[in-house]
Amino acid sequence: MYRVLALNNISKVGLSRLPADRFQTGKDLADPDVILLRSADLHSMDLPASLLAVGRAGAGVNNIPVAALSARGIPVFNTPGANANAVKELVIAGLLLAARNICQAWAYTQALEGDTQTVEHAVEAGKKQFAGFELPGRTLGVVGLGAIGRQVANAALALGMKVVGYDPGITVEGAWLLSSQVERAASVEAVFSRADFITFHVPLNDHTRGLANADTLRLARPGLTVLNFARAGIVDTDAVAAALETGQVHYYVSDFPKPGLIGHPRVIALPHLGASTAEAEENCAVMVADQVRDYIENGNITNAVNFPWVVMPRAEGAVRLSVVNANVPNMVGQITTALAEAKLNIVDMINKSKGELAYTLVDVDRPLPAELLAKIRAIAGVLAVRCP
Ligand SMILES: NC(=O)C1=CN([C@@H]2O[C@H](COP(=O)(O)OP(=O)(O)OC[C@H]3O[C@@H](n4cnc5c(N)ncnc54)[C@H](O)[C@@H]3O)[C@@H](O)[C@H]2O)C=CC1
Ligand SMILES: O=C(O)CCC(=O)C(=O)O
Repeated sequence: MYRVLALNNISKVGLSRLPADRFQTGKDLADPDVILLRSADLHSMDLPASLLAVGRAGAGVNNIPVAALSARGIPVFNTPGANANAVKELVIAGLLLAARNICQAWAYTQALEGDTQTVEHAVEAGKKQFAGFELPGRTLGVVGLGAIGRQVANAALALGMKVVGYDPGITVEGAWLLSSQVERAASVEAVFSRADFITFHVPLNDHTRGLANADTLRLARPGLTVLNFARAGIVDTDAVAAALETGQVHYYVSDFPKPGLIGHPRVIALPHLGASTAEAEENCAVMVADQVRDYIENGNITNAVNFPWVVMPRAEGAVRLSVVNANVPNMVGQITTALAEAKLNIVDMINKSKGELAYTLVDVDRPLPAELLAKIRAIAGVLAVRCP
């Protein structure tokens, strides 16, 4: 029985993909084989020795110590694109909330008191302070054109906006899914200099931390609206606070509120709601559960941020060996030599690498004796060995 610790609310539909006769799931399990999570902070947790896999029901993995898990040969799965539509919808809502001063106007109306005539009078007298502007013809800058960014870009074009995008790592598949009307910028600075609105859809890392800062905000047209549905650290909020005061920034719309900005009339702060729809939660949970199950039961790797994509159909009647090792020369040679010396015949095999890790699946004609597994485990550079 595999033990699956769910650290956050993972949709039941997803958890039901793990058959109860083989997977025990719970929020308080000791010695888990698998940890499933959403935004829980794994950096602050002791990682149990029993751990075989981590599954993030979502996109961002900045809450997970990926390097430490890689060093132990543990894959970290995520669910690319599974919540992208949900985030896109909230970003589009953010554009409209800001352009039409909807939050301020709503607060004004909610505070109205008196009889019908008094309220009607206050409605007509007060509305001019909330007059906004329309989106067609305005320019949206999109930094990061992955699963979310490209959906936002395409939707903004459909609303009549001009879109300029920047993503040095855009994939060929991603580029095909992006409208050809999106203009390509050569740098983040170039996006700032063109944008009336700028939205970030990048992972948080050392290259993206503080992308919106005093210097880049200064490049923008006065009255810029900044949308941050990526991560708090992408935006320097002190710089945004200062730019809100000068009018350089008109609105800041963020899924990651910071104390200094909450309550500001031109800050729309949401409690990390981007992926909080029934559909996105279910999509993410189903995808991550299927990926983790295939890894646990077959050793196959789909959508692991730190492992190569490795899927091999099981050879009939064969026994499977999976080996995670450092991506250095002669590892496959040493593994296959050990199998040959034990007189095991290889039926099928696949080996792929990603960054500093390599991963090998081998189907052999007979069960591997414990001493052979120990011998493979002892090869310098081997990080994890299993017979899934
Ligand atoms: N508010 C929320 O609830 C949610 C927030 N997110 C955040 O949004 C981020 C993006 O999510 P997805 O679009 O699904 O990920 P993705 O991996 O599909 O796309 C990220 C894109 O950013 C690009 N990128 C990386 N560094 C860049 C840089 N320095 N400049 C420009 N582009 C760069 C990559 O090449 C990639 O195309 C996640 O990492 C997460 O932090 C994701 C889902 C929900
Ligand atoms: O699970 C959530 O609600 C957060 C989603 C998110 O931030 C992500 O997928 O990166």
